[in-house]
Amino acid sequence: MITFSGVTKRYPDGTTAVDNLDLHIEAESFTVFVGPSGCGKTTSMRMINRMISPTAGTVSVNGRDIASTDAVKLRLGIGYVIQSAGLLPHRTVIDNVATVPVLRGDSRRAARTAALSVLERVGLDPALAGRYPGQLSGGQQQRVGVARALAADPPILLMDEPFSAVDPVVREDLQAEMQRLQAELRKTIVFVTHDIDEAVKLGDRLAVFGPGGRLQQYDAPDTVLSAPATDFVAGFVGRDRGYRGLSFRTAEEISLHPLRTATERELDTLRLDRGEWALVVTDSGVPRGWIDITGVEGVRSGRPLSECTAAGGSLFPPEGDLRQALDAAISSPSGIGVAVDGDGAARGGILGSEVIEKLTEQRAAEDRARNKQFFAPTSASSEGP
Ligand SMILES: Nc1ncnc2c1ncn2[C@@H]1O[C@H](COP(=O)(O)OP(=O)(O)OP(=O)(O)O)[C@@H](O)[C@H]1O
Repeated sequence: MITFSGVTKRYPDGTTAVDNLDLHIEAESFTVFVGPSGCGKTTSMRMINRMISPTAGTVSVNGRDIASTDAVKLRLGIGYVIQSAGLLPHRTVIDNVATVPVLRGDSRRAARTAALSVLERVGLDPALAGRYPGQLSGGQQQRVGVARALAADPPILLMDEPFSAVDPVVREDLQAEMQRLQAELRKTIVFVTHDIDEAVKLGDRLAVFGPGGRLQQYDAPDTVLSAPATDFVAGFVGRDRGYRGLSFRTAEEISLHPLRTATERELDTLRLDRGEWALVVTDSGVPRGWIDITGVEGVRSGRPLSECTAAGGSLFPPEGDLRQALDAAISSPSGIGVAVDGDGAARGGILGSEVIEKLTEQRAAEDRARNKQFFAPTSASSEGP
């Protein structure tokens, strides 16, 4: 259904985001692009609806090279869901969902009827149809985002980290809803996530991406877990699955590093070297996104801040669990997970490797306590040299 043949994407600054990708996605399958931040998952996905065009190679849908397909027509057949739901704030829920059917030429009335039925399908109370997006919870907004993508009944659905901004309980509900919907609708779904658990739960097939935008493995989830094709895949899946205890351990003992932060005003004087990142914050310290030197130069040349920051990087509460802390670090373009207090202000940062160290320490202490019961006491202190 969707085929990448020798696809490479190189950005003008020389970054190779995707390197020689060959991949065939079957119709009606649920394919998950998974891997750490910055390994080309989003770029690959956006080449399917021509939001990004390849530097080399071809992407075809139903056997046709999409470079020679009309982009507007192509996108009418492809629903697209993003992390922040991307709803139009000044339109009601029902009008947000009716947008695509109207664009396709349906009458307003028919589009609204279709919108109501798809809202119900994604588990939203029809009583919410007249509200504005700002009057909904994050989880409800995501459901509206999914409903909007499905409203024109496209055969293909692209979903870019759609659930990563909602809390873990709501996230599980949304995942379950997605599984139910897919059993009913049988769309061809491509889903991007950095979370191997989410990938394993939802995917029929996982495409694991690694550094330099290289595809490392494309297999069923259990094969990826039991027979990782490369050391990179083994490390990536092992990091999460080997450490099942992550969700049960508190992040409270982690000592946070001070973050390099800057408000939008301070970007004028901010100095960054290549490869370094700063967290852009509001005056009250709430994160707005990560920025590197290319982004800083963009802002200075007058581009809007939102176009110059990388939004990736989920946040975690300092009193949360190690799993949330690790998740935040893995999904962050800088590799740093950000702890935020109850008001949403950044309190400090942590690296993924430090979360693992903390886990190992806690485990070792527990093992020592337990082993005392089984091992004979050592008499080393009473023996001479
Ligand atoms: N417009 C751009 N110009 C230059 N480099 C870019 C651009 N967009 C993305 N990149 C770079 O391309 C690489 C792949 O980015 P991409 O967003 O596809 O990765 P990803 O795996 O989806 O990561 P994330 O989960 O953080 O979104 C990264 O190194 C990124 O910094």
